[in-house]
Amino acid sequence: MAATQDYDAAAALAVFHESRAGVCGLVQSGVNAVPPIFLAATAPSPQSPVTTALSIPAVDFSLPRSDTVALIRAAASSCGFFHVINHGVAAGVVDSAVSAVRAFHEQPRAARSAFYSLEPVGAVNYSTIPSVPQQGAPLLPWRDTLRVRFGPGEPDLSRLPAAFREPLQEYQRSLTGFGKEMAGLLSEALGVGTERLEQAMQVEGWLMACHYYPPCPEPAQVMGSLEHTDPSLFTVLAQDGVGGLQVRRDDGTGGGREWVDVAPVTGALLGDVLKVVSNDESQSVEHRVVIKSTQDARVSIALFFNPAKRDKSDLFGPLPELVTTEKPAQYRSFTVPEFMSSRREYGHSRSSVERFKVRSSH
Ligand SMILES: O=C(O)CCC(=O)C(=O)O
Ligand SMILES: [Fe+2]
Repeated sequence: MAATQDYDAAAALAVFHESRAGVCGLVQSGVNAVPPIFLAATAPSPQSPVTTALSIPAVDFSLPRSDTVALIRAAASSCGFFHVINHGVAAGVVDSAVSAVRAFHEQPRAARSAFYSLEPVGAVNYSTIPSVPQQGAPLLPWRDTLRVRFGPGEPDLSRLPAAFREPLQEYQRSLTGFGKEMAGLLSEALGVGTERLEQAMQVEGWLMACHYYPPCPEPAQVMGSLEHTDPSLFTVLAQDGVGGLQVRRDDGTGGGREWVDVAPVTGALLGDVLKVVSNDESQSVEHRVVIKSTQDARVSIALFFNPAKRDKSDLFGPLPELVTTEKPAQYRSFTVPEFMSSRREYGHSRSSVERFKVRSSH
């Protein structure tokens, strides 16, 4: 019985990917019920209680540097997420990039399907990225993604028509300085000197995930993105006004961790690599995306700032300065390829980084 169900799901999945038109293609073809490959097998209500009482930190980058550092330190140790105020990237540049992403996903299906590939080879590819199989979780998110690799090195983006490529390139270029600034401020927040993270990591492994969350006839039945942490050092997230991102944070009273709706403005998500090198001084934020609308598609752009050092000999672990007798190294060292393959195998939840934890002997 289970085998038959598995077979059916596998066949349905294959048909879906062969359409090369993404979730957007389904919606364009007029589906009015969610196909089973998008449904969770067990039914924990994905949009279950969300509190709006907990606030999300905001960091103003135009404050005196020591104030910005203090705000980042507080946000990093508590939440792992903050809104970014005065990031210095022109609003027009962000808006043009968001519009270009919308235009890519809404172009005629034959044009976008030329980019459809489940293998993230090359610098540009488009697909509905399947979830890592997890018991009870849906096989697919209600989301299509255009992935553009900007570094390390100078990838060839010429396959992408100029109308999409240029606004995305301009946005990425505008964020290069901001990324360096963030790495410096995070370093200072950790008390290890401005250049330390950049020296250790070479934060030039830019990957841009340009997401499109189509409207859904039954939004409460699907997930735009399952709960996960990002593998990056940090991620900058731009989005349109639709909303749907939620982060999990402590309620501050020891009462547990709750999902909090995030206002749709630019934010920074701190990732697992930072959690490891900071020896747990910085938290990686658990987050997910719910679908809010039966009418409006949501667009977001996640720019992951990853280490460019990714050879087999490039080991990452807690920075020695942050390891003390009172706080020994919490993680063993590992390479970026090792970390990525562990995520592919075991999923993207918080536990993927926990696998590298050093177990205390007492
Ligand atoms: O679309 C969003 O708001 C979040 C995307 C995200 O979490 C990711 O790309 O890792
Ligand atoms: Fe994420």
